Formats: sequence, structure tokens, C-alpha cells
Amino acid sequence: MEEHSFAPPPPGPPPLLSDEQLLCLAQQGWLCVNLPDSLTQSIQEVFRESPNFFDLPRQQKAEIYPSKQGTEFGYYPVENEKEYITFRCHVHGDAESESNTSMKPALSSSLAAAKTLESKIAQAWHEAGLFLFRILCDITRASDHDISAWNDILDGTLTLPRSESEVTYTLMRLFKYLPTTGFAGEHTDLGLLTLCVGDGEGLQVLDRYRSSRETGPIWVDPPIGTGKGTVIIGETLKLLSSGTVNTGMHRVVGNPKGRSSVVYALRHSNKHDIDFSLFGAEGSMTPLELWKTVQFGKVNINSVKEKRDEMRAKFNAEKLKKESAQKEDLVTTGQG
Ligand SMILES: O=C(O)CCC(=O)C(=O)O
Ligand SMILES: [Fe+2]
Repeated sequence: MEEHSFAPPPPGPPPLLSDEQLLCLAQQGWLCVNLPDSLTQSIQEVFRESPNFFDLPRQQKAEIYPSKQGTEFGYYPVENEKEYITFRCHVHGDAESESNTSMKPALSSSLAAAKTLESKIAQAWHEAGLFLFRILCDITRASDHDISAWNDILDGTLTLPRSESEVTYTLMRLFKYLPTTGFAGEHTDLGLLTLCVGDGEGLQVLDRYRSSRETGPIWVDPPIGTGKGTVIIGETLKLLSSGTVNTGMHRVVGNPKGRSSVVYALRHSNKHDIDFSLFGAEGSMTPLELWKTVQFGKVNINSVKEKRDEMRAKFNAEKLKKESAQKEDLVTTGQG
């Protein structure tokens, strides 16, 4: 009897990136991508809804999305720079749910705007989550690891959690940068992968191929426009890959027209320990240990402004100390 060579489809989502794109992502730490239509559409809807929230009086914005955990949750304005809302979970339920009765009546129409925005965020979160998950699977396939390695690490991260009790480290941020003076200093992100989508120029990524000591840093402006996005590798993915992939250094420079962006930072789940053997390394860590490890020695670009300046001063002082120690080292080794 003739044998059927029927093979079941491979598990997991279909591959997304070409080998060339994967190589660029791994070496540069970033990749300019065309987004799937459904993701493009859901992000456009977020952009369409966001002025209904940002145009509210500042006091109302802060009441509707009170900031918590520094800047890791809720509405946060940075004088002369930008304002942003960080979503980690549903705060006001979906657009159809009962109005929050503890809110002052004057807030009810503003609250309705927030609810609509939140439902658009939930949709964009899910689409962005699936998109970045496909890229993570491409990376693990290329390094001959099993894509099931992501099951625990992504548990609860690919949909907007229903309430605070279900939050993970993953977030979606909506930025509104002021014209000209709105910016974000150069940095790397902490999580696995970040997707940045802007409605105008301003985001810049470091070209690691062309930058050198002689040239100094060379910054690239990713293409912007409908369906365009930038994927950036964060510290956690670099750590999991034992340094096989680079982080993407990036910054936001002033744009005379101002700029809005939707940033989805896919970070590890806090529900399970992280087993490094699934990624070809050794050992395991609790989610909090991993979080502290990637944060160590980093200036969090979105932390409370005073804290950020303090962190930067400390970081620069340590860098100076290290550099002078290295110079001494050079002198010493050069002597003999
Ligand atoms: O606004 C953007 O596109 C990027 C912001 C950013 O780099 C960040 O929040 O980490
Ligand atoms: Fe960033």
C-alpha cells in the first residue's frame, strides 16, 4: 500500500520574517517593519481616539488614570516634554460596561471617552502581542530552540489584563510629545520586544553597522506612515539569548509638529519562574529576579523626572569612574 507522507503543520504561528530581516534585527537590535492590516487598523483607531482623552483638562486626565508605581501605570505629564498614559490592565472596563459610580458626575462624558480609548487599546494590545509573538517564534526557530519556550514567559501578556490583580510587566503606552521640545533621551528598553508606531518623525534608532568610534553614533529615521512600525529588542531578550542578539538603542528627537506614538512593550510574565535551559543557557530565576537583573544599572527613561535625572547623574558618575579605571588599566598595560 502506498504510504501517505502527510505531515501535520508545524506548531505555532507561521514564520513572519525573512532570514535577512532576522539577521538585521539580531545585529542592529531593531527592524523597520510593515504591520499586518489588522494591527495597522487597530493602532489607527487608537490614534483617532486619543485626542478625546489628551484634550481633556489635566486634572481630569489624572483623575481618570491616576499614576501609580511611579510612571509604570496611568497618566503622567512631563513639563515641556510630553504626556503619556501607561496601560497595564483595564481600569474602566470596556466601552459598554456600567459607568464607574465612584466618579464625579462631571467626569462622566470624559470617562466615556476613556472607556472608548481603553477598548481600542485592548484591541491594539492583542494584535501587537500576536505580532511580536510571531517574531519571538522566528528568533527561537532560528536558534533551534522550541517555540514552546514562550508558553510560560508570555502567560497573560498577550491580552490586556482585566484588572490590576492580573497585571504582568507588559504595557502599552500612548505618548503625546510637545512640538519641538518633546523628546526621549537615548536608551534601550527593558523587556523582550517593543513595537513603536508613530504618527510623525522623531524616533531614531542607532545604526550599529555604521557607527564607530571615528564616526560617532549614526542615527536612522525609520519610515513612518500607515502600516509602518519599528520593532526593538530589549534587555530581557538579550539576556535570554545569552547575548546572541543585540539590544536596539533608540531615542526620540523633537519634531516641530509634535508627535504621538503607540508603544507596546512586551515583557515577561510574572506568573512562572524563568527556565533558562529552554533558551540554551543554565539556571532559573523568579520573574522579579529577572526584572531586577535587567533593570540593574539602567536609566529608566520614563521614570519620574526627578528620579530619572538622579539616575542619570549616578549612571554618568559611575561611567566616568569606570572610564578612568580603564584608562589607568591602559596606562598600566601599556607600560610593559
Ligand atoms: O515614542 C516612541 O516611539 C518611543 C518611546 C520609547 O522609546 C519608550 O517609551 O521607551
Ligand atoms: Fe524605548
